[in-house]
Amino acid sequence: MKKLDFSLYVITAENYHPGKTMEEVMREALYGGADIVQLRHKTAKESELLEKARLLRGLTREFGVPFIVNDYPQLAIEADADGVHVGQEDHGLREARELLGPDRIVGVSTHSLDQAMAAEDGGADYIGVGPVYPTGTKPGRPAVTLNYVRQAARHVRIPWVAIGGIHLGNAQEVLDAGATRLCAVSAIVGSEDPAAVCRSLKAMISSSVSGAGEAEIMLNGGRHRTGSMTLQQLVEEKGLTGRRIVAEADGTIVPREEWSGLRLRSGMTVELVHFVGGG
Ligand SMILES: Cc1ncc(COP(=O)(O)OP(=O)(O)O)c(N)n1
Ligand SMILES: Cc1ncsc1CCOP(=O)(O)O
Ligand SMILES: [Mg+2]
Repeated sequence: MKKLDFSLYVITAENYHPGKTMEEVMREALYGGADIVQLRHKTAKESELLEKARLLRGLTREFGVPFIVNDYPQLAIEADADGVHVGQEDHGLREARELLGPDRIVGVSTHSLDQAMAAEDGGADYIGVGPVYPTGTKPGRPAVTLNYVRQAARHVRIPWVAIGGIHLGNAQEVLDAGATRLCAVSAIVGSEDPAAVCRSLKAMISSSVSGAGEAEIMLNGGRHRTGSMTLQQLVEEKGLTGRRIVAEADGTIVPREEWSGLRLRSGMTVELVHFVGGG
């Protein structure tokens, strides 16, 4: 399975749910709409990890969602996972790709736009963008802030997911900064009701991201409901294809080659200025 169509990424963290098993909690998250799952356990022995990976492999198959193993490409293969997630360690992406081949998913953590571009060029299937906020799940890792989320929204062309310190109270501002996929760990697996948190996050994502329905944007100073998913589609919708146009999104001019990668979302301000005549 290499199809990557997800909006809510959930990662295991057993320390956040003492008294409940990993299977129980992840099953609840899947009921709530988690649409990709990662096994992350920084201290387990490989034999223990493999057992957990096999369990999650079975569970994610029941729900038809991709299953990713953190850090261990070889173990991902042994557990028949859909892919692996690697960090910024030297050669991590290249080695993972060599081991997993073209058909499995390789995800990469990034903390800056330069790293994102390198991961894209290196053949990553998706990237993590974060930690957006400081988080106890990854202590000591500086927050990249919403600035990097905004940059990712403008420039990253492969699927990317915002991660780090995201919960129901701040998810909307991450979406408003341009994220269309969220990953939350403690907010979901540490909650009394993981399914309910997942449902709420999914609802926030789908009402914010055009494509799940319609987006309401400000277009040339007026409210405009649109089914267009990207700036390119909006230009087409307005019958401006092939015209000399300057497009601006949220106050910044967007080069033409980025129009098809720029996702529209509710609340966005768009200006489409077209030049009339030959001058
Ligand atoms: C989806 C996703 N994004 C980022 C990470 C973090 O990976 P990494 O930087 O390698 O840190 P560890 O998780 O290995 O501690 C991730 N696991 N998943
Ligand atoms: C693994 C990882 N990588 C960047 S932030 C993070 C942890 C995210 O966890 P939480 O959602 O609990 O902040
Ligand atoms: Mg790692």
